[in-house]
Amino acid sequence: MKTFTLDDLAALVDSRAGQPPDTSYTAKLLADGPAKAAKKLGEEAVEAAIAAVQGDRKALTSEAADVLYHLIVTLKAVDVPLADVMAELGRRTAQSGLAEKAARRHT
Ligand SMILES: N=c1c2ncn([C@@H]3O[C@H](COP(=O)(O)OP(=O)(O)OP(=O)(O)O)[C@@H](O)[C@H]3O)c2ncn1[C@@H]1O[C@H](COP(=O)(O)O)[C@@H](O)[C@H]1O
Repeated sequence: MKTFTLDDLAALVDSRAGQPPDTSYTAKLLADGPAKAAKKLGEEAVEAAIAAVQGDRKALTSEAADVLYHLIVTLKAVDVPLADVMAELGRRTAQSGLAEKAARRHT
């Protein structure tokens, strides 16, 4: 089976935009607006963090999937392309996180 990617998920989310809300959970979230998607993202992130602290690997795997799905929906709701996020991550590979943190202290 082909590996499922975040690009695949973003394409799926794109395909649901504008569909009738009673036919798709994604369409319903998008119809409800960015605040609803962002609220769900926050809830799922907290649930993932709790699973991580508890060392519950199975729950963390499931909650992490929820976080990524709701992040992609939130990006769509605010019209931020996933490609822009990936480009930002790509730019950050130019320096280590520690170097970036140290540089921030001097600005
Ligand atoms: N990956 C996901 C995904 N992850 C989580 N969820 C939904 O996110 C919701 C989160 O669970 P909660 O219990 O917190 O939510 P809830 O109480 O049902 O929701 P609210 O009433 O709070 O909004 C559940 O309804 C999950 O089904 C997802 N819904 C859809 N997808 C993907 O999107 C595709 C398209 O789905 P539809 O848009 O429904 O066609 C699916 O085939 C999946 O690939």
